[in-house]
Amino acid sequence: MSEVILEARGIGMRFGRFQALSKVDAQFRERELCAIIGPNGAGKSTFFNVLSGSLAPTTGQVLFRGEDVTALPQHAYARLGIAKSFQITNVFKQLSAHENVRVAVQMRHARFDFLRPRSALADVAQQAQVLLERVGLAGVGQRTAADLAHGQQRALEIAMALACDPQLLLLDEPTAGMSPEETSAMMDLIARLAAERTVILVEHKMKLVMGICRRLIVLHHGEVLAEGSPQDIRGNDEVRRVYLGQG
Ligand SMILES: Nc1ncnc2c1ncn2[C@@H]1O[C@H](COP(=O)(O)OP(=O)(O)OP(=O)(O)O)[C@@H](O)[C@H]1O
Repeated sequence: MSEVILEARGIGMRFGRFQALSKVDAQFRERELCAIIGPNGAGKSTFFNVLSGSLAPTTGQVLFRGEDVTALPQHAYARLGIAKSFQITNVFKQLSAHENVRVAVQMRHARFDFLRPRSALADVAQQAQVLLERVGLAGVGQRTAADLAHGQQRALEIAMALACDPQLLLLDEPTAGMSPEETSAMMDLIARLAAERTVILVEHKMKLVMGICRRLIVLHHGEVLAEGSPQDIRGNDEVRRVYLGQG
């Protein structure tokens, strides 16, 4: 079995009197595609924010390759090789798709720029083009991000996240607001990306992730209700009850 890359130990999160997460334990392995699912209000986004270092948990720890990284500053997360994409699209709307990715590539190289020759600029443009190709946007690189379809904007955001060649990619509801065609293209992309790195995905729609994930973690009322293969989860009565209860 591959090595554990990220681990959550005894995560608890309290907002005032409300306990959003309680004693959540989870392990994620190298080159694994794992989905965190659960009904509305289960605590998925809260857990995502804790895993991605955006939120300091009230209790517990997040370990990256065995090292405590709980709520480290965001730049430290990026340096470790962790990238993330939130539900809200986060691109520079007035720049072209290619320029957006170029900025992300440049930021990766920024610290070494004073050592780099002018030819490095062409290199950056080339790398940006390769990343656009990876996410299926090679043909629309010159279009302004604002003019791209919603699904394309999300794909662009992923291309930007890939600029730092992350070992771990965290995605919060990557298909939110997408058409069925966009959703299926995004799911294919995610499956391809997971062949080379660990991908942790938060998703509300259980059916969507059943086809591409080998393992799912089901949260309910801030606790792990079930964990296992799609088959295990499908056959789990409690999971069925929780989802059916949602109507
Ligand atoms: N900053 C906050 N302050 C107070 N309560 C919060 C805060 N963030 C989340 N909550 C509460 O914690 C619970 C879990 O929210 P969370 O957004 O993590 O759930 P979710 O599973 O992602 O839901 P959804 O599928 O609707 O996005 C909810 O009841 C929510 O109201």
